[in-house]
Amino acid sequence: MAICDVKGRVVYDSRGNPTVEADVWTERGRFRASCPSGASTGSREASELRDGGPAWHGKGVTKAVENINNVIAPALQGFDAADQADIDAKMKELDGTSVKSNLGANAILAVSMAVCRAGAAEKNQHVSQHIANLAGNAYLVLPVPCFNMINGGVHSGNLLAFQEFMILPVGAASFKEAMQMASETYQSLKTILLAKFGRNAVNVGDEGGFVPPITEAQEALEILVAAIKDAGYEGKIEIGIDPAASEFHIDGKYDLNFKRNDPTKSNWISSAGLSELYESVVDKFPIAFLEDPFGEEDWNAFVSFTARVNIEVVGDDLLCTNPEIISAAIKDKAVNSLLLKPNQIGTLTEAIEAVRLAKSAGWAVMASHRSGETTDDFIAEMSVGLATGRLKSGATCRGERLAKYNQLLRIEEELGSAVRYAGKNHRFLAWS
Ligand SMILES: O=C(O)[C@@H](CO)OP(=O)(O)O
Ligand SMILES: [Mg+2]
Repeated sequence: MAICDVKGRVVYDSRGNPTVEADVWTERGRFRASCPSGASTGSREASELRDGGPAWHGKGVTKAVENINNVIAPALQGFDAADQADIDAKMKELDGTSVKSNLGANAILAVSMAVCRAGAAEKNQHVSQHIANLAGNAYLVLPVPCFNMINGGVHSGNLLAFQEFMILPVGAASFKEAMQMASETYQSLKTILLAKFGRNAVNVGDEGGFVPPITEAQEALEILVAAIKDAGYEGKIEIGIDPAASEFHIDGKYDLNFKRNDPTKSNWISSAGLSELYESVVDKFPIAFLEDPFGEEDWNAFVSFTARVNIEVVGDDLLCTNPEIISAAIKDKAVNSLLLKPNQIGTLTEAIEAVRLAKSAGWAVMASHRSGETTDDFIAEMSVGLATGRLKSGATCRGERLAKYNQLLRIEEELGSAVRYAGKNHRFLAWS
Protein backbone atom coordinates (compact mmCIF):
# COMPACT_ATOMS: atom_id res chain seq x y z
CA MET A 1 0.00 0.00 0.00
CA ALA A 2 1.62 3.23 -1.14
CA ILE A 3 2.42 6.00 1.29
CA CYS A 4 0.26 8.98 0.37
CA ASP A 5 1.31 11.45 3.03
CA VAL A 6 3.66 11.95 5.97
CA LYS A 7 3.12 14.61 8.58
CA GLY A 8 5.30 15.70 11.50
CA ARG A 9 4.36 17.67 14.61
CA VAL A 10 5.79 18.78 17.94
CA VAL A 11 4.51 16.92 21.01
CA TYR A 12 5.97 16.81 24.54
CA ASP A 13 7.81 14.06 26.39
CA SER A 14 7.70 12.85 30.00
CA ARG A 15 10.22 15.49 31.11
CA GLY A 16 8.10 18.23 29.54
CA ASN A 17 10.46 18.74 26.60
CA PRO A 18 9.38 19.05 22.98
CA THR A 19 9.80 15.95 20.83
CA VAL A 20 8.89 14.72 17.35
CA GLU A 21 5.76 12.81 16.35
CA ALA A 22 5.09 11.54 12.82
CA ASP A 23 1.96 10.35 11.03
CA VAL A 24 2.30 8.13 7.97
CA TRP A 25 -0.81 7.82 5.77
CA THR A 26 -1.65 4.99 3.39
CA GLU A 27 -5.01 3.87 2.01
CA ARG A 28 -5.36 1.82 5.19
CA GLY A 29 -5.36 4.92 7.35
CA ARG A 30 -3.03 6.79 9.67
CA PHE A 31 -0.03 5.24 11.47
CA ARG A 32 1.70 7.21 14.20
CA ALA A 33 4.94 7.12 16.19
CA SER A 34 6.94 9.48 18.38
CA CYS A 35 10.56 9.73 19.38
CA PRO A 36 12.02 9.54 22.92
CA SER A 37 15.04 11.46 24.24
CA GLY A 38 17.93 10.53 26.57
CA ALA A 39 19.64 12.44 29.39
CA SER A 40 22.68 10.21 29.90
CA THR A 41 23.51 10.05 26.22
CA GLY A 42 26.47 8.45 24.48
CA SER A 43 28.65 10.87 22.52
CA ARG A 44 28.41 8.76 19.37
CA GLU A 45 24.62 8.57 19.24
CA ALA A 46 22.88 9.65 16.04
CA SER A 47 22.14 13.34 16.17
CA GLU A 48 18.94 14.54 17.85
CA LEU A 49 18.17 17.75 15.98
CA ARG A 50 17.23 20.62 18.32
CA ASP A 51 16.55 24.20 17.30
CA GLY A 52 19.35 26.68 17.72
CA GLY A 53 22.38 24.43 17.97
CA PRO A 54 23.45 21.14 19.48
CA ALA A 55 20.92 18.93 21.19
CA TRP A 56 19.85 20.17 24.57
CA HIS A 57 16.75 19.71 26.59
CA GLY A 58 14.03 22.27 26.46
CA LYS A 59 15.10 23.34 23.00
CA GLY A 60 12.51 22.94 20.30
CA VAL A 61 12.29 20.41 17.50
CA THR A 62 10.55 22.62 14.94
CA LYS A 63 13.40 22.20 12.46
CA ALA A 64 13.21 18.41 12.74
CA VAL A 65 9.44 18.58 12.19
CA GLU A 66 9.89 20.86 9.17
CA ASN A 67 12.33 18.30 7.77
CA ILE A 68 9.60 15.66 7.98
CA ASN A 69 7.04 17.91 6.31
CA ASN A 70 9.25 19.51 3.66
CA VAL A 71 11.92 16.93 2.86
CA ILE A 72 10.87 13.43 3.97
CA ALA A 73 7.13 13.65 3.14
CA PRO A 74 7.50 14.48 -0.58
CA ALA A 75 10.31 11.94 -1.02
CA LEU A 76 8.39 9.02 0.51
CA GLN A 77 5.16 9.47 -1.45
CA GLY A 78 4.48 6.36 -3.52
CA PHE A 79 6.83 4.09 -1.53
CA ASP A 80 5.27 0.80 -0.43
CA ALA A 81 4.97 0.98 3.37
CA ALA A 82 6.05 -2.66 3.67
CA ASP A 83 9.44 -1.84 2.12
CA GLN A 84 11.00 -0.77 5.41
CA ALA A 85 14.62 -1.20 4.34
CA ASP A 86 14.17 0.85 1.14
CA ILE A 87 12.38 3.63 3.00
CA ASP A 88 15.02 3.77 5.74
CA ALA A 89 17.76 3.81 3.10
CA LYS A 90 15.99 6.65 1.28
CA MET A 91 15.83 8.73 4.48
CA LYS A 92 19.53 8.10 5.14
CA GLU A 93 20.31 9.20 1.59
CA LEU A 94 18.20 12.36 1.97
CA ASP A 95 20.08 13.16 5.16
CA GLY A 96 23.48 12.47 3.68
CA THR A 97 25.50 12.51 6.92
CA SER A 98 26.87 9.61 8.98
CA VAL A 99 25.07 10.76 12.16
CA LYS A 100 21.80 12.01 10.62
CA SER A 101 22.54 15.57 11.63
CA ASN A 102 20.92 17.20 8.60
CA LEU A 103 17.39 15.89 8.99
CA GLY A 104 17.76 14.75 12.62
CA ALA A 105 17.65 11.16 13.89
CA ASN A 106 14.55 12.22 15.83
CA ALA A 107 12.76 13.13 12.58
CA ILE A 108 13.93 10.02 10.75
CA LEU A 109 13.18 7.53 13.55
CA ALA A 110 9.65 8.81 14.17
CA VAL A 111 8.88 8.24 10.46
CA SER A 112 10.70 4.89 10.40
CA MET A 113 8.58 3.53 13.29
CA ALA A 114 5.33 4.88 11.85
CA VAL A 115 6.20 3.26 8.49
CA CYS A 116 6.67 -0.05 10.30
CA ARG A 117 3.16 0.18 11.72
CA ALA A 118 1.80 1.02 8.26
CA GLY A 119 3.69 -1.96 6.80
CA ALA A 120 2.24 -4.30 9.43
CA ALA A 121 -1.27 -3.12 8.58
CA GLU A 122 -0.64 -3.69 4.91
CA LYS A 123 0.46 -7.25 5.62
CA ASN A 124 -2.43 -7.76 8.02
CA GLN A 125 0.04 -8.67 10.71
CA HIS A 126 0.69 -7.86 14.29
CA VAL A 127 3.41 -5.18 14.48
CA SER A 128 5.71 -7.53 16.40
CA GLN A 129 5.22 -10.26 13.77
CA HIS A 130 5.97 -7.79 10.97
CA ILE A 131 9.20 -6.75 12.73
CA ALA A 132 10.17 -10.42 13.15
CA ASN A 133 9.62 -10.94 9.41
CA LEU A 134 11.69 -7.87 8.52
CA ALA A 135 14.52 -9.30 10.63
CA GLY A 136 14.15 -12.91 9.48
CA ASN A 137 13.42 -14.01 13.04
CA ALA A 138 11.26 -17.10 13.47
CA TYR A 139 10.48 -16.76 17.20
CA LEU A 140 8.33 -14.18 18.95
CA VAL A 141 9.43 -13.81 22.55
CA LEU A 142 7.95 -11.76 25.39
CA PRO A 143 10.87 -10.08 27.15
CA VAL A 144 11.73 -10.31 30.82
CA PRO A 145 10.80 -6.81 32.00
CA CYS A 146 13.63 -4.97 33.78
CA PHE A 147 11.88 -2.63 36.20
CA ASN A 148 13.64 0.42 37.57
CA MET A 149 13.16 0.31 41.35
CA ILE A 150 15.76 2.77 42.66
CA ASN A 151 16.78 5.79 40.60
CA GLY A 152 20.04 7.73 40.92
CA GLY A 153 22.51 9.33 38.51
CA VAL A 154 21.34 12.16 36.29
CA HIS A 155 17.75 10.88 36.43
CA SER A 156 17.13 11.83 40.04
CA GLY A 157 17.54 14.46 42.73
CA ASN A 158 19.38 12.31 45.30
CA LEU A 159 23.17 11.91 45.62
CA LEU A 160 23.39 8.29 44.47
CA ALA A 161 25.93 8.07 41.61
CA PHE A 162 24.65 4.89 39.97
CA GLN A 163 21.69 5.59 37.72
CA GLU A 164 19.42 2.52 37.83
CA PHE A 165 18.78 -0.47 40.07
CA MET A 166 16.40 -2.84 38.32
CA ILE A 167 14.62 -6.11 39.06
CA LEU A 168 14.13 -8.95 36.56
CA PRO A 169 11.34 -11.44 37.38
CA VAL A 170 13.09 -14.29 35.55
CA GLY A 171 11.26 -16.92 37.63
CA ALA A 172 7.79 -15.90 36.40
CA ALA A 173 5.93 -18.36 34.20
CA SER A 174 4.41 -15.63 32.03
CA PHE A 175 4.73 -11.91 31.33
CA LYS A 176 1.50 -11.38 33.26
CA GLU A 177 3.00 -13.02 36.31
CA ALA A 178 6.22 -11.01 35.90
CA MET A 179 4.18 -7.80 36.05
CA GLN A 180 2.43 -8.91 39.22
CA MET A 181 5.71 -9.87 40.87
CA ALA A 182 7.22 -6.49 40.01
CA SER A 183 4.18 -4.55 41.13
CA GLU A 184 4.20 -6.32 44.51
CA THR A 185 7.95 -5.84 44.95
CA TYR A 186 7.62 -2.13 44.11
CA GLN A 187 5.02 -1.77 46.85
CA SER A 188 7.11 -3.71 49.38
CA LEU A 189 10.10 -1.49 48.54
CA LYS A 190 7.92 1.56 49.14
CA THR A 191 6.97 0.27 52.58
CA ILE A 192 10.63 -0.32 53.50
CA LEU A 193 11.72 3.13 52.26
CA LEU A 194 8.91 4.90 54.09
CA ALA A 195 9.81 3.19 57.35
CA LYS A 196 13.53 3.78 56.96
CA PHE A 197 13.72 7.31 55.52
CA GLY A 198 10.27 8.89 55.68
CA ARG A 199 8.05 10.36 52.99
CA ASN A 200 10.63 12.14 50.83
CA ALA A 201 12.27 8.82 50.01
CA VAL A 202 9.29 7.66 47.94
CA ASN A 203 9.49 10.48 45.44
CA VAL A 204 10.32 9.03 42.04
CA GLY A 205 12.92 9.79 39.37
CA ASP A 206 12.59 10.24 35.61
CA GLU A 207 11.93 6.54 35.08
CA GLY A 208 9.66 5.99 38.07
CA GLY A 209 12.17 4.33 40.41
CA PHE A 210 12.20 5.60 44.00
CA VAL A 211 14.76 8.22 44.98
CA PRO A 212 15.85 7.45 48.58
CA PRO A 213 18.57 9.58 50.24
CA ILE A 214 21.30 6.95 49.89
CA THR A 215 24.72 7.22 48.31
CA GLU A 216 26.12 3.68 48.29
CA ALA A 217 25.30 0.94 45.78
CA GLN A 218 25.66 -1.62 48.57
CA GLU A 219 22.85 0.02 50.56
CA ALA A 220 20.57 0.21 47.50
CA LEU A 221 21.13 -3.50 46.89
CA GLU A 222 20.50 -4.49 50.51
CA ILE A 223 17.18 -2.62 50.48
CA LEU A 224 16.21 -4.12 47.14
CA VAL A 225 16.96 -7.66 48.29
CA ALA A 226 14.86 -7.04 51.43
CA ALA A 227 11.96 -5.82 49.25
CA ILE A 228 12.18 -8.91 47.04
CA LYS A 229 12.19 -11.11 50.14
CA ASP A 230 9.26 -9.30 51.75
CA ALA A 231 7.25 -9.72 48.56
CA GLY A 232 7.99 -13.46 48.69
CA TYR A 233 10.07 -13.70 45.51
CA GLU A 234 13.53 -14.57 46.76
CA GLY A 235 15.23 -16.78 44.16
CA LYS A 236 12.77 -15.74 41.44
CA ILE A 237 13.94 -12.19 40.84
CA GLU A 238 17.40 -11.07 39.73
CA ILE A 239 18.89 -7.59 39.83
CA GLY A 240 20.33 -5.42 37.05
CA ILE A 241 22.44 -2.30 37.58
CA ASP A 242 23.10 0.56 35.16
CA PRO A 243 25.76 2.75 36.79
CA ALA A 244 25.80 4.86 33.55
CA ALA A 245 29.42 5.52 34.45
CA SER A 246 30.11 7.95 31.56
CA GLU A 247 28.27 10.53 33.66
CA PHE A 248 30.87 10.42 36.44
CA HIS A 249 33.94 9.58 34.36
CA ILE A 250 35.95 12.76 34.60
CA ASP A 251 39.53 13.21 33.33
CA GLY A 252 40.22 9.49 33.34
CA LYS A 253 38.85 8.71 36.81
CA TYR A 254 35.46 8.35 38.44
CA ASP A 255 33.80 10.65 40.99
CA LEU A 256 31.18 8.80 43.04
CA ASN A 257 30.17 12.15 44.52
CA PHE A 258 29.72 13.92 41.18
CA LYS A 259 26.24 15.17 42.01
CA ARG A 260 27.44 17.39 44.84
CA ASN A 261 28.94 19.74 42.25
CA ASP A 262 31.62 20.54 44.78
CA PRO A 263 35.22 19.57 43.92
CA THR A 264 36.23 19.62 47.61
CA LYS A 265 33.78 16.77 48.28
CA SER A 266 34.77 14.55 45.35
CA ASN A 267 35.06 10.82 45.99
CA TRP A 268 37.51 9.67 43.32
CA ILE A 269 37.96 6.07 42.35
CA SER A 270 40.04 4.53 39.53
CA SER A 271 38.82 2.03 36.90
CA ALA A 272 40.50 -0.70 38.94
CA GLY A 273 38.80 0.49 42.15
CA LEU A 274 35.45 0.57 40.38
CA SER A 275 36.02 -2.98 39.07
CA GLU A 276 36.69 -4.16 42.63
CA LEU A 277 33.54 -2.47 43.86
CA TYR A 278 31.52 -4.26 41.16
CA GLU A 279 33.13 -7.61 41.88
CA SER A 280 32.34 -7.30 45.58
CA VAL A 281 28.63 -6.67 44.95
CA VAL A 282 28.38 -9.31 42.24
CA ASP A 283 29.60 -11.85 44.79
CA LYS A 284 27.02 -10.86 47.40
CA PHE A 285 23.83 -10.16 45.44
CA PRO A 286 21.88 -11.96 42.68
CA ILE A 287 23.09 -9.63 39.93
CA ALA A 288 22.14 -10.48 36.34
CA PHE A 289 24.00 -7.70 34.55
CA LEU A 290 26.00 -4.51 34.79
CA GLU A 291 25.32 -1.91 32.09
CA ASP A 292 27.93 0.74 31.22
CA PRO A 293 30.07 -0.07 34.29
CA PHE A 294 32.75 2.27 32.89
CA GLY A 295 32.77 5.48 30.91
CA GLU A 296 32.40 5.17 27.15
CA GLU A 297 36.01 6.29 26.64
CA ASP A 298 37.38 3.66 29.01
CA TRP A 299 37.40 0.91 26.35
CA ASN A 300 40.28 -1.05 27.91
CA ALA A 301 38.52 -1.17 31.28
CA PHE A 302 35.54 -2.82 29.55
CA VAL A 303 37.81 -5.34 27.81
CA SER A 304 39.65 -6.44 30.94
CA PHE A 305 36.52 -6.45 33.15
CA THR A 306 34.51 -8.54 30.66
CA ALA A 307 37.35 -11.05 30.43
CA ARG A 308 37.66 -11.34 34.20
CA VAL A 309 34.08 -11.52 35.46
CA ASN A 310 31.51 -14.20 34.92
CA ILE A 311 28.64 -11.79 34.44
CA GLU A 312 26.75 -10.06 31.67
CA VAL A 313 28.29 -6.71 30.74
CA VAL A 314 25.93 -4.54 28.68
CA GLY A 315 27.11 -1.76 26.36
CA ASP A 316 24.88 1.31 26.13
CA ASP A 317 26.82 4.60 25.78
CA LEU A 318 29.73 2.40 24.76
CA LEU A 319 27.96 1.03 21.67
CA CYS A 320 25.21 3.56 20.85
CA THR A 321 23.32 0.79 18.97
CA ASN A 322 25.80 1.45 16.17
CA PRO A 323 26.69 -1.59 14.00
CA GLU A 324 30.23 -0.29 13.39
CA ILE A 325 31.00 0.15 17.08
CA ILE A 326 29.31 -3.17 17.87
CA SER A 327 31.60 -4.90 15.36
CA ALA A 328 34.66 -3.37 17.04
CA ALA A 329 33.37 -4.45 20.47
CA ILE A 330 32.78 -8.00 19.23
CA LYS A 331 36.35 -8.11 17.92
CA ASP A 332 37.84 -6.83 21.19
CA LYS A 333 35.35 -8.69 23.44
CA ALA A 334 34.67 -5.34 25.14
CA VAL A 335 31.19 -6.42 26.36
CA ASN A 336 28.93 -9.44 25.91
CA SER A 337 25.55 -7.76 25.63
CA LEU A 338 23.88 -5.00 23.60
CA LEU A 339 21.54 -2.32 24.86
CA LEU A 340 19.18 -1.62 21.99
CA LYS A 341 17.88 1.95 21.71
CA PRO A 342 16.50 2.73 18.25
CA ASN A 343 16.92 6.49 18.63
CA GLN A 344 20.66 6.05 19.19
CA ILE A 345 20.95 4.96 15.56
CA GLY A 346 17.87 6.48 13.91
CA THR A 347 16.19 3.81 11.76
CA LEU A 348 14.48 0.48 12.47
CA THR A 349 16.56 -1.18 9.74
CA GLU A 350 19.83 -0.25 11.46
CA ALA A 351 18.46 -1.27 14.86
CA ILE A 352 17.66 -4.70 13.39
CA GLU A 353 21.20 -4.90 12.01
CA ALA A 354 22.59 -4.08 15.47
CA VAL A 355 20.64 -6.98 17.00
CA ARG A 356 21.62 -9.34 14.19
CA LEU A 357 25.29 -8.60 14.81
CA ALA A 358 24.96 -8.99 18.59
CA LYS A 359 23.14 -12.30 18.27
CA SER A 360 25.60 -13.65 15.72
CA ALA A 361 28.37 -13.02 18.28
CA GLY A 362 26.42 -14.94 20.94
CA TRP A 363 25.70 -11.78 22.91
CA ALA A 364 22.59 -11.09 24.96
CA VAL A 365 20.34 -8.14 23.98
CA MET A 366 18.20 -5.79 26.03
CA ALA A 367 15.74 -3.41 24.38
CA SER A 368 15.44 -0.06 26.15
CA HIS A 369 13.37 3.06 26.56
CA ARG A 370 14.95 6.51 27.06
CA SER A 371 14.64 8.54 30.24
CA GLY A 372 12.50 11.07 28.34
CA GLU A 373 9.63 9.06 26.85
CA THR A 374 6.24 9.40 25.23
CA THR A 375 3.38 6.92 25.51
CA ASP A 376 4.45 5.29 22.23
CA ASP A 377 4.74 1.52 22.79
CA PHE A 378 6.83 0.71 19.71
CA ILE A 379 9.78 -0.69 21.69
CA ALA A 380 7.48 -3.28 23.26
CA GLU A 381 6.56 -4.58 19.80
CA MET A 382 10.18 -4.39 18.70
CA SER A 383 11.35 -6.33 21.72
CA VAL A 384 8.95 -9.19 20.95
CA GLY A 385 9.67 -9.16 17.20
CA LEU A 386 13.44 -9.19 17.63
CA ALA A 387 13.39 -11.66 20.54
CA THR A 388 15.58 -9.37 22.61
CA GLY A 389 14.68 -11.40 25.70
CA ARG A 390 14.61 -8.31 27.95
CA LEU A 391 13.03 -4.86 27.86
CA LYS A 392 13.84 -2.11 30.31
CA SER A 393 11.15 0.51 30.45
CA GLY A 394 11.28 2.00 33.93
CA ALA A 395 9.16 1.28 36.97
CA THR A 396 5.65 -0.09 37.38
CA CYS A 397 4.43 3.48 37.67
CA ARG A 398 4.41 6.50 35.32
CA GLY A 399 2.13 6.18 32.29
CA GLU A 400 4.82 6.52 29.63
CA ARG A 401 6.69 3.53 31.14
CA LEU A 402 3.55 1.43 31.62
CA ALA A 403 2.46 2.07 28.04
CA LYS A 404 5.13 -0.44 27.00
CA TYR A 405 4.52 -3.01 29.74
CA ASN A 406 0.75 -2.85 29.29
CA GLN A 407 1.16 -3.43 25.55
CA LEU A 408 3.17 -6.56 26.35
CA LEU A 409 0.27 -7.81 28.49
CA ARG A 410 -2.00 -7.32 25.48
CA ILE A 411 0.44 -9.02 23.11
CA GLU A 412 0.63 -12.04 25.44
CA GLU A 413 -3.16 -12.25 25.38
CA GLU A 414 -3.57 -11.60 21.64
CA LEU A 415 -0.82 -13.88 20.35
CA GLY A 416 -1.37 -16.72 22.82
CA SER A 417 0.74 -19.76 22.01
CA ALA A 418 2.49 -17.94 19.14
CA VAL A 419 4.63 -16.15 21.69
CA ARG A 420 6.50 -17.37 24.80
CA TYR A 421 7.88 -15.59 27.86
CA ALA A 422 11.68 -15.51 27.88
CA GLY A 423 11.95 -16.26 31.63
CA LYS A 424 15.23 -17.85 32.67
CA ASN A 425 16.34 -18.16 29.01
CA HIS A 426 16.34 -14.41 28.51
CA ARG A 427 20.00 -14.17 27.47
CA PHE A 428 20.58 -16.36 24.49
CA LEU A 429 17.69 -16.42 22.08
CA ALA A 430 18.55 -17.33 18.52
CA TRP A 431 16.48 -16.05 15.61
CA SER A 432 16.20 -19.40 13.85
O1 LIG B 1 21.19 5.07 30.38
C1 LIG B 1 20.15 4.52 30.00
O2 LIG B 1 20.17 3.30 29.84
C2 LIG B 1 18.94 5.31 29.61
C3 LIG B 1 17.62 4.63 29.82
O3 LIG B 1 17.45 4.11 31.08
O4 LIG B 1 18.95 6.62 30.09
P1 LIG B 1 18.95 7.82 29.03
O5 LIG B 1 17.76 7.69 28.18
O6 LIG B 1 18.95 9.08 29.86
O7 LIG B 1 20.22 7.68 28.23
MG1 LIG C 1 22.30 3.01 30.20
